[in-house]
Amino acid sequence: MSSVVPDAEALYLDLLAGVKPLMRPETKLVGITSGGAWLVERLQKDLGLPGAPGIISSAMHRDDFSRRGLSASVQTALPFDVNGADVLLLDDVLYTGRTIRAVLNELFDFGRPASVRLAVLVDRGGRELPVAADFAATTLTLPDTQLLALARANDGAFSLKVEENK
Ligand SMILES: O=P(O)(O)OC[C@H]1O[C@H](OP(=O)(O)OP(=O)(O)O)[C@H](O)[C@@H]1O
Ligand SMILES: O=c1cc[nH]c(=O)[nH]1
Repeated sequence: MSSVVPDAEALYLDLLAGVKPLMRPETKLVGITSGGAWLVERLQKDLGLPGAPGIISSAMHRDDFSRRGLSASVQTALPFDVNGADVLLLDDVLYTGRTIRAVLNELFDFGRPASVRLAVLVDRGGRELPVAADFAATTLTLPDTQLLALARANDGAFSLKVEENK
């Protein structure tokens, strides 16, 4: 594995810069629970966007639903009309792509967006589905036995930790 865990705050600044070229005038930010929801909360403010960002959960459409069940992160809240919207999805980690597949199903339950893009903090490879990010603040390789987890401190600062994948 990469022995150095990336500095999440530095990656966040790269993400902030990287999403700007993806934005159209009316683009709606939507964060994937839970790490993407933290990111999007801060991006919405730092990009000077009005109102609240969208939050979306993969829970209702997961292909491992029977194992994971519903969690506290089940709520999806999209404070805009999805029909015709340009949507920019945000997540902390992109791995197999299964969360993104489930989130797209969830999004399309609400309407037919004009476009959907994806930006992530970390692309760790390991894709099992044909999913790609339009922007990743970094890419790295981790063994399947490890997980990269985003944490948010009380002061809002982000950090990344490597955990065992049980
Ligand atoms: O590409 P994938 O293999 O689907 O993995 C990536 C997803 O896994 C993590 O979420 P998780 O479902 O663990 O929920 P959490 O963010 O609430 O921990 C992460 O935040 C991504 O959403
Ligand atoms: O490394 C990983 C893989 C999937 N989900 C995570 O949150 N981290």
